[in-house]
Amino acid sequence: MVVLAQPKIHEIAKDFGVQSKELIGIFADYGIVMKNHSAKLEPDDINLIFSIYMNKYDDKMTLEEYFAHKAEEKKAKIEAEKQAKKEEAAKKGIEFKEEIVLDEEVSEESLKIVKQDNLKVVDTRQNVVDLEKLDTEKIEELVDIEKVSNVEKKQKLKKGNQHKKPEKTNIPAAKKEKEKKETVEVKTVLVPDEISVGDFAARLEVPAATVVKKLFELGIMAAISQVIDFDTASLVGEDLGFKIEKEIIVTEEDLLFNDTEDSPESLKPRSPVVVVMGHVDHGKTSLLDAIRSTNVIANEAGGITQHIGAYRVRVNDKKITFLDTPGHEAFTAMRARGAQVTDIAILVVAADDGIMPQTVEAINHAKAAGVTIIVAINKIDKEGANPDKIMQELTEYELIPEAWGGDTICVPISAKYKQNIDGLLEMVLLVAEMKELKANPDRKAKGTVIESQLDKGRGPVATVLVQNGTLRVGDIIVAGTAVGRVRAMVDDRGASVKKAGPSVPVEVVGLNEVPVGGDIFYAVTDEKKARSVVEKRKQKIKDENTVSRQAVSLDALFDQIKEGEVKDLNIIVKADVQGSVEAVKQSLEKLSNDEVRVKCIHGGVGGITESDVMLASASNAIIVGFNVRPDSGAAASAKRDEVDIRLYRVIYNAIEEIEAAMKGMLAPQFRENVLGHAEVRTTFKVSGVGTIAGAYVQDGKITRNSQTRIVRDGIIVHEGVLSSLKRFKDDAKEVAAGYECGVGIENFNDIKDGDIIESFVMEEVKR
Ligand SMILES: Nc1nc2c(ncn2[C@@H]2O[C@H](COP(=O)(O)OP(=O)(O)OP(=O)(O)O)[C@@H](O)[C@H]2O)c(=O)[nH]1
Repeated sequence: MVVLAQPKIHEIAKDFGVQSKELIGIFADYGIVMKNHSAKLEPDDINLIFSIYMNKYDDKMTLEEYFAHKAEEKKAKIEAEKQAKKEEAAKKGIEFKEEIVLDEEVSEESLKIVKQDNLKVVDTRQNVVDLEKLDTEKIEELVDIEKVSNVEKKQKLKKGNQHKKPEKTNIPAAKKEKEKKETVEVKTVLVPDEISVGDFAARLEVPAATVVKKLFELGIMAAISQVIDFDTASLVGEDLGFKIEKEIIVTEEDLLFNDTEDSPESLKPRSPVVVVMGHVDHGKTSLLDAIRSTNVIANEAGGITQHIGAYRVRVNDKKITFLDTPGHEAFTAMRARGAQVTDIAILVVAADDGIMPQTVEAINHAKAAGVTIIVAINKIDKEGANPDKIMQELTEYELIPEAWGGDTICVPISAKYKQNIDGLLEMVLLVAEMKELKANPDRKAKGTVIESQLDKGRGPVATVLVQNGTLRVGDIIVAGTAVGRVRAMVDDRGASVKKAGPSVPVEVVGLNEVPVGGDIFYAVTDEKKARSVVEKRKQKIKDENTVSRQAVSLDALFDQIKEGEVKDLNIIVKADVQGSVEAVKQSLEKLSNDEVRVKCIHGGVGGITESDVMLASASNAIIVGFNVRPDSGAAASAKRDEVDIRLYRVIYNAIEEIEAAMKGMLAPQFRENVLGHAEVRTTFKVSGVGTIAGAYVQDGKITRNSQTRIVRDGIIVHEGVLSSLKRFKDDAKEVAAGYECGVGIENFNDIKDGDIIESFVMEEVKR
């Protein structure tokens, strides 16, 4: 056995045929810091790497066993090939002999002659000779031998080796491949564009381990649940002796919507689509107004900007499209519906304030969507404005300013006094240029619904952003479950237009119902089919309302891991203090294994808000809360969107529970059932009893014997039981919504106006 006495990273990397950088990256993912490629590895580190690169069938092997096993495998493969050739030769009634085949015209007949003459033969399979290294004369001789007629050949050979036979030669690979295909019946397997390793193995009817190993040999580390693309699958499949063909499933929607890729020649540059985000009062609306008012082109039709949900401005003869709804909520709501609308996010940060909770949210929302962030450091006119401080703070969120060697563009501006707005816009154009944004204007339009409403006079009205193609009056469009012919279009200046190309927002009239913001729209040619598709969509929605959606939930997590549905477990962490947010983030991310990567996409201090739920819904994330509660809006939308919110008081419990879920061992558990909430309207001290709260029951009921927690601004300040519950002077067992009550809380006198009293019981969860 080879003893690996503290090997270095680069040594192990070499053994696995990967780069040291890759291993360092893996360790970093697990929170292990490896300084450089010569860092020494502990046995546990090696085990970690080993278990990542091996699939679960093999994880009981040691490193030495694995390499020995690989060598065996290679040997066996060569043997099997040799055996197959032998059998093949036997079938044809010839001896297992040399294969000096440099021309396709060599017939079986000629081989037979060779056999009759009982020539000395050379097995060429074991040693491959580089043809280029053989001298050309020799090759020509060889070719001659094979090309001459059988009789001639016989004679020549009988003459006694006028042409000295070469020791070895190789068979051209393609020829070998062809022969193999001709003789062995190749099974054809259909594979879609993307398939998980496990599913692929099932289709090939081979153990998943075989596929994982083959991938490994090709330098691709993939676990069973990981998805590989068609090209990779066909490479692996063909290596394993299968014929891989693309599986194409054509739905009615596929037939109706033209989603074919554009050829590079058909693509023309398009203007960028930009959203403005940032903390409350940092100046988002002021910035949008400043941009709009300074860049309206006087002679353009209308002149006055209409509010249609988006507008375009011209800068240096180029245009920029701005979404008119500031804030990340609208942006994420759209993303939750599958729409990828924006290219660039301008993050507004007030220079006199700094990075605030919503700034962090905006950063994370933009990052989750893969959108480039440009920072507008606003309010630089104000006394106390400190752009350097902002830039410093940005670095904590992996936004390193360009001035400091990073790649985040930061532009100081004053939205109020319209200072440096042009500078900001130029930066937007610069980023857009680097992104090489393109679309094909010469096809039927596709895009996204930005806003919509029911207009008394005009009926359903939708502002759409054309993202590809050109939308024309008269086109039939499908948007979500709405369908119709475009009767009229109005641009952001209020002018009636006949057509709208890529990145152009227009208001459209003619749909039969109001679509939803974020719906994708297509212009189509076949109205009948369009109506039929819409009917089917409506039916599907009806059906889905009866069968619940497959969202990521902790209870179902293990099944989803097994099915390969979950590769990244996205988590949003909310806690009462920043320290807990960090601690939880780190501990949870450490739970990542080779099947699931735990990724905290957002973390923040404070109660769980609707915006958190929206991000969770858009990113298939679970929300983990520590000593915090969801506000009522968040609770309702989490229920509607089936977002799993997990609330804990102890970090350890969260880690334990998520780890157990990942392993499929979630123990039967008690889950709390919230009975109701009451808001504290007043408090008074009663001597000998303590502080009593006068509260109003907002929803559900408050019961005397249930457990209680006190929530202040979304944060739990106390958990315990009631010492008293009264309606006027009388003790009450419970008080229902709409009534007032007097509440005393055991061992807690710090109750304050505005606190929320939450009444709950623990119930066993049936699995
Ligand atoms: N001094 C100064 N004040 C500004 C500047 N930009 C915005 N303000 C002021 O800051 C306040 C908030 O600006 P808004 O544009 O409403 O901020 P917002 O981010 O859109 O706020 P919400 O819509 O509430 O999220 C207003 O009183 C603005 O006049 C600036 O550059 N300098």
